[in-house]
Amino acid sequence: MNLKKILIATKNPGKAREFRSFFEPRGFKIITLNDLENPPQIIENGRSFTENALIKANALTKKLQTTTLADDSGLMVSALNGEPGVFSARYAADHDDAANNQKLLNKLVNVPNEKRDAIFHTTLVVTSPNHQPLIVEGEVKGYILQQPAGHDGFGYDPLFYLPQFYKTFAQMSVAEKNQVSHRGQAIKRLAEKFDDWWE
Ligand SMILES: O=P(O)(O)OP(=O)(O)OP(=O)(O)OC[C@H]1O[C@@H](n2cnc3c(O)ncnc32)[C@H](O)[C@@H]1O
Ligand SMILES: [Mg+2]
Repeated sequence: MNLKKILIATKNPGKAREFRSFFEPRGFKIITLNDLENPPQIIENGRSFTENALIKANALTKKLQTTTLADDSGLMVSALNGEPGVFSARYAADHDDAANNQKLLNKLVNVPNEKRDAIFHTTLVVTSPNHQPLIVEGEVKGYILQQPAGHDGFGYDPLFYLPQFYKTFAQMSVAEKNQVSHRGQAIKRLAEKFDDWWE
């Protein structure tokens, strides 16, 4: 993590924005796979969020011999027995947010509001050439709306509603989302544990 620079094994600009919002005010610079000239090809074929996050972080640590942070996240809908889970990025079609959201709405078409509860999960993994991986998690409970609301955020944000805020994630600023989200909670845990792990 090179004191002031954090390399994140993600291609997702929405995630990068949330990491920047937390770390840049604390004096860190965020670099992602999109900033590398020859990023490694990473196949996320793990069976769990942790396996996938380890695959992503290890790919960069191996290639560049450097400390790397990876994020693997997903939505688990109770009425669908935890779907889409680790398949969240390719539920209907690979990284097609509109199609993935529409598939979710179609699957829940007859499910009443009170049974549309879901959990958003993030696992963060930090790897480095000479440490055991540091693994933290964050989760938040919400409800899947019957139609999208809001234009900020990414992925499933327009459908993920938090009753205590009367808003979806797509109706929150990045800072607001980080206060409550799965990723925000995981980042806070990481920040608490990082110094001890690094020693
Ligand atoms: O390069 P990486 O980091 O793997 O980026 P990704 O978009 O492929 O991310 P994941 O593998 O973790 O897959 C998670 C899926 O869930 C979506 N997702 C993750 N975090 C989200 C969040 O905070 N809000 C809404 N959707 C989210 C995301 O768009 C993906 O479709
Ligand atoms: Mg991915």
